[in-house]
Amino acid sequence: MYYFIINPNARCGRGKNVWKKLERILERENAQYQAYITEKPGDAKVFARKLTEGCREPHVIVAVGGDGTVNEILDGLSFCSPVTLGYIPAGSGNDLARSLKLPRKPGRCLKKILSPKYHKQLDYGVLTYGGDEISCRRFMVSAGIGMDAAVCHNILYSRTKGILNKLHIGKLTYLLIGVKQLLLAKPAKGYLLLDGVQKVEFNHAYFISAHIHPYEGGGFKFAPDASYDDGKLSICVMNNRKKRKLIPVLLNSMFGRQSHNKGTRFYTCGEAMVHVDKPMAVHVDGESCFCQNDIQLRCIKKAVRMIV
Ligand SMILES: Nc1ncnc2c1ncn2[C@@H]1O[C@H](COP(=O)(O)OP(=O)(O)OP(=O)(O)O)[C@@H](O)[C@H]1O
Repeated sequence: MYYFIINPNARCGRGKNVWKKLERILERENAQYQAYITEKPGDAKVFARKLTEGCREPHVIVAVGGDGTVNEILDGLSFCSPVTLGYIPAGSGNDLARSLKLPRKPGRCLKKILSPKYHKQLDYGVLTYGGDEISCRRFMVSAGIGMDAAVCHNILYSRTKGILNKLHIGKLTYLLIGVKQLLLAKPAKGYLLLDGVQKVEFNHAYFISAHIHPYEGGGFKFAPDASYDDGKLSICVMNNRKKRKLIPVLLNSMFGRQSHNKGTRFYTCGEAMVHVDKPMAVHVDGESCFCQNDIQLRCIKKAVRMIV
């Protein structure tokens, strides 16, 4: 039995069209499946929790949507039952699909899921934040604090995304909002504590991102060396006294080039603590975790079994 969790509103309604196509294939193939369609943010997490909590049966849960839908499903999973994930990308960013080199066509993704040849055990990350009330949120692709998260916050509530998605140039949303947030961005002072021992100070950080997969923001390769099964986070610190010097770095990342530019620092660790001197936006897989001064990040090794 396959359990599909579908965000019909992914990429401004593409999720719904993709699901219609998939349903036809599933009927044709006589596949046993149940479909859970989300109606609002948070539903995918609730469905994933209900499907896996207290259950010992093996489950195949297939996400149909964007990175945000995969994030919610991951966040809701109870790992007490053997769960295998499948993913059919239908979002605007699709950074997970890019990293796993999943087929672009939903039908081809579905065929892989219905006759799986390969599985991978993937790492996932956990972000912890909050003062009096501590919150934890899992992430599949990346988490970040600062300008990258401000872009995600802005995109979540942007009308431009809808218009550009309809014109099939949704990736431009990230670029346009990225430029706007770059103009607005103010750097922070702070420090990173890597694996509880190595302290790294910074004075002009625009953002700090922690990666399981190399891309975020719809194809920006901020962590070229990130590996999804090494049990480590790849940390990227975008630190520069002069804001204009971030432009070539961002362009390099956008075109997938390794950025050795001055001001970009990379670290690898199992866990990290980040402190900034003023509250900054925080995201996990593009989903908002509000504004924080302090966050903690850790990597859980090879805990997610995924059909690829
Ligand atoms: N039925 C729904 N209506 C509105 N929003 C939803 C619904 N279901 C889920 N969401 C929310 O939509 C947001 C984005 O979803 P998702 O990531 O799947 O699509 P996307 O943003 O188009 O893709 P990407 O993250 O790859 O850019 C998430 O915050 C999710 O909680």
